[in-house]
Amino acid sequence: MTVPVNVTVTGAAGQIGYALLFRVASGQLLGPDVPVRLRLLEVPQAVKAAEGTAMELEDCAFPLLAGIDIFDDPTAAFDGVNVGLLVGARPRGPGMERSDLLAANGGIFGPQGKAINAGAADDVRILVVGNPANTNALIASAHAPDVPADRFNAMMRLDHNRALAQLALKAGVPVRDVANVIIWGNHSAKQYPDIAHAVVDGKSAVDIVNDDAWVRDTFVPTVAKRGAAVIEARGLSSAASAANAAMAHVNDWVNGTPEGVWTSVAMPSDGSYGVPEGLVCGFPARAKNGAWEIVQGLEIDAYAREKIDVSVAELIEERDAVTELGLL
Ligand SMILES: NC(=O)C1=CN([C@@H]2O[C@H](COP(=O)(O)OP(=O)(O)OC[C@H]3O[C@@H](n4cnc5c(N)ncnc54)[C@H](O)[C@@H]3O)[C@@H](O)[C@H]2O)C=CC1
Ligand SMILES: O=C([O-])CC(=O)C(=O)O
Repeated sequence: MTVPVNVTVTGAAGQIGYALLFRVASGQLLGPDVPVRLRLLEVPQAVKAAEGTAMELEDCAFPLLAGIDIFDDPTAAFDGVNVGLLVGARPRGPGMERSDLLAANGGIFGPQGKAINAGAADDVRILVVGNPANTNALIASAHAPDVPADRFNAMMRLDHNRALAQLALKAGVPVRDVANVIIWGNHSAKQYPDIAHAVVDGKSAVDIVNDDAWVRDTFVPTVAKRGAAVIEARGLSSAASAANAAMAHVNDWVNGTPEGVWTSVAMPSDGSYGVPEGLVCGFPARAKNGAWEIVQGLEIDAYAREKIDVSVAELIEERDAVTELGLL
């Protein structure tokens, strides 16, 4: 029997946790032959609720689920972690921007970074979902100096999927015929959803859509503000779609992206596309042999440059703000 992969999920009793854990336990995160051991982290007052979820997980009798442990201490929860899904954090409510959560949530990710540094397996991969995700990933990575920074990602995949869906609707094709959108920058309203290199049915999406005004005035704001629109409609932030995106992100990271296709990943910049080194920024990326590579050499026109720079400036502001708060 293959050794189970340790998957640590924080915020296990939350709404994303509930949408995520059953899929992880069923084998959809890593593959149908890979047993998983779940290590759930919650705050003490939510441990009982996490225990309830664990009972339900047991009741599913998933053949790949090798065990479930529940913790309220990050050091124990991250001991031996191979894959960490850092979901646990406060969500925003109506009228808030994700950056309003910096002070409330930033403090969670330093101690978790330290715990990852202390106990993670050599192949650890961490995906930060809790908002503001990019800067939280920066904080966690800064507290884990022994773990390569590129093992810390933040999630842009939900924005990426939203962009694919909106483009497919506009083009009147199934989503499977659309590929290679890009979400640049921050997971915030200032992200830049870019279709300049996207394809619809193998042809240029820009040519198929043939409507710059729609792209700039409808597509970009619809994708960038979709999280707020869901909160407005549901009274709660996106949960199942966020869990779905986290599953896809990690599955691609570990098993590779399909040939000819890229996705959007927030990872520490290596200076590509003029993004200052170290900022956890959304880029187009392909995964091969368990590691992401930023897609290089894409042409960036003046409009895109401006939009990317605005989003990067916000990432710099957030980095400065958490530095000021003593969190970095
Ligand atoms: N990156 C993305 O695309 C998305 C990010 N999010 C973010 O994900 C986060 C979680 O969202 P929901 O599950 O809807 O929230 P929720 O409030 O339903 O659940 C959050 C859970 O985290 C737990 N938690 C809080 N502090 C913790 C800590 N220090 N350690 C472990 N657990 C802790 C809470 O007890 C709670 O059970 C929010 O910050 C939300 O904004 C949500 C959707 C998409
Ligand atoms: O908008 C929010 O606060 C939750 C989130 O990150 C998203 O749905 O993209």
